[in-house]
Amino acid sequence: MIRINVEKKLNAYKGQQVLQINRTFAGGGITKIYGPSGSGKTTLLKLIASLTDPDQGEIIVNGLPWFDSSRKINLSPQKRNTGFVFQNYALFPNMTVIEHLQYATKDTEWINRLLHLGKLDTLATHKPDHLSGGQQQRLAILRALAIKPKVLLMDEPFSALDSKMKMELIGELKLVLAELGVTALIVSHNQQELELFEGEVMDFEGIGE
Ligand SMILES: Nc1ncnc2c1ncn2[C@@H]1O[C@H](COP(=O)(O)OP(=O)(O)OP(=O)(O)O)[C@@H](O)[C@H]1O
Repeated sequence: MIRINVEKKLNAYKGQQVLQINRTFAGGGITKIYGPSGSGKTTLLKLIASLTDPDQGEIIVNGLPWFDSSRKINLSPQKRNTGFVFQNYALFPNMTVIEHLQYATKDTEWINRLLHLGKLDTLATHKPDHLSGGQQQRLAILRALAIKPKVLLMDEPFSALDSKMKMELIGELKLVLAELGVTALIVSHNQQELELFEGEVMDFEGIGE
């Protein structure tokens, strides 16, 4: 379970605004997060992963404080060990597909399963600039799963995939998420895209643009 109750000042188009988030996400479940552009959805994921810090408040995950401004607790991204799928993929240009996964885990059986899941087995020795946008996006998803995270944060993870690939991938992904008992937060502009996932819906209001 993720309990988040934080405040963070953001520099929005209209000027400085305070993003307030007070929400509990069920453990081992999927939450689909929809909301307007610029409302702070990416920031919510980054706050959980410790890629940005709240100004104040607390983030408790499975009973453990990850962030608590009153007790000056702030676990590093490494200690939180979340899987993160970035909107722009954030792949390593000099690493091949398989090296991205080997960087995250030594478990070759798991790596092979992921390559198969993402239909990248035959592209294992390719670097990102030799992959299509959809293949890069699948690699970003596989890399996030490679560490077998307990918390998976996905920012528009299917935006570059055609509908057939999306359906197949989501089918496989659901099995893996259930197997790992992951608590997953998935941000998307497109509600239809996430219909195949059963889970709670969060209509993210955040800040206005
Ligand atoms: N570290 C930061 N410090 C201050 N302001 C920030 C920071 N990161 C983002 N912002 C601002 O916060 C607002 C929300 O950004 P964010 O990327 O979280 O929105 P979003 O809902 O994910 O948008 P989109 O759907 O367009 O990706 C934007 O106006 C952005 O400029």
